[in-house]
Amino acid sequence: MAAIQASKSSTPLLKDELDIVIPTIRNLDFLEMWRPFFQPYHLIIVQDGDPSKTINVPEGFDYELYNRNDINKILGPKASCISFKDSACRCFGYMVSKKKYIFTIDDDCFVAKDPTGKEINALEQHIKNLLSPSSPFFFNTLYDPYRDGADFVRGYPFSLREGVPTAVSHGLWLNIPDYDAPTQLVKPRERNTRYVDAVMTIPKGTLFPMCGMNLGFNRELIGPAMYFGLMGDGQPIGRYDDMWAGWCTKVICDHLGLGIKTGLPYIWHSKASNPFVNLKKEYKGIYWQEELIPFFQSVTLPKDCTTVQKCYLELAKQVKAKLGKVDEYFNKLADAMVTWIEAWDELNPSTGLANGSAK
Ligand SMILES: O=c1ccn([C@@H]2O[C@H](COP(=O)(O)OP(=O)(O)O[C@H]3O[C@@H](CO)[C@H](O)[C@H]3O)[C@@H](O)[C@H]2O)c(=O)[nH]1
Ligand SMILES: [Mn+2]
Repeated sequence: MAAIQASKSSTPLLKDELDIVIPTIRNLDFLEMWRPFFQPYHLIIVQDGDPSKTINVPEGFDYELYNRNDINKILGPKASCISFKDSACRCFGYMVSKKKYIFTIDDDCFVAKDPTGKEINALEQHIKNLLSPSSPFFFNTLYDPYRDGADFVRGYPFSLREGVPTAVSHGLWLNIPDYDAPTQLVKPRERNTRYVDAVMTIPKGTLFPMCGMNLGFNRELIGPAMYFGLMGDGQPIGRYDDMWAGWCTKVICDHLGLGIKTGLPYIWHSKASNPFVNLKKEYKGIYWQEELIPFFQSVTLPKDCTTVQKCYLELAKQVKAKLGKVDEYFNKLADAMVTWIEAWDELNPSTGLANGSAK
């Protein structure tokens, strides 16, 4: 907990241990609003779309920027696993980062206010979530027991109160909620105005729809599982990038005994993307997921899968064996999952180490 105390000192928490990854096909004007919170941190900007377009980064930020030409140059043929014309490209930023933690945010997400009107430092809350344990094996009805002013409730086994390392912190959104196209079409004016002051661990054995808009994770614990799949240009599906990563990540976290939290912090999601465009991107996913979810619910990983990479390669094998019959796309995706791990290990040779033990 000492690390969390550091927030009272002048040095921002994890200043040199965290990268902020931003996918963009638009502009980075939103950074002005985040400047007080983001300026001390290093940014990794993944520029999608036309590489000849210049993306201006506001003055005063420390950053590296990669466009499609850079990705192709760095990965060579393995660049085929990085999506083009889809926010899924952001996972390239996870791969090239050298830091222990990642926070990723969309360029239409702004600083939200809590019910008292105070601006929310979403990054600081993600860091608190990541630096405190998770409790996936037994649900604490008073939510996050490690939070000031809360604890484990009566009946919570003491043998489980140490918790497990937190791999992922999943934040939420005020204003435009992350709805799928059909929901957006029937509820075009719905806005999320409900601020729920809670952080919860997602129980072991339960999947969840991970949104990439406001997401933090421990790259050393789970980074290689955060592949955002083959989406966008040339692919039959889009807007399932973060979902795919979340399902793979959750089954691997369950296997390795790692935790995933959801809830605070909120960001203000400013722009609703076009529901008709979104429907075209996601419609196959809407019926495929009725087969994908039972697949992920039934995944078991062998005990000798003791690193994220080994788990992920085993998962890729099972995707090919069991989902290839759903659509040829999943054979391609399974191959891309292997390419992703090969590329990850090429750029991060030292992280082939065990990430925790199978539970
Ligand atoms: O081709 C593209 C499109 C967008 N981006 C960048 O990605 C993020 C998200 O874009 P946008 O805000 O337009 O899309 P949303 O529908 O709100 O995104 C949510 O749905 C998921 C889609 O997969 C996504 O993970 C969620 O955040 C922005 O930064 C765009 O600039 C892109 O890089 N390439
Ligand atoms: Mn958006």
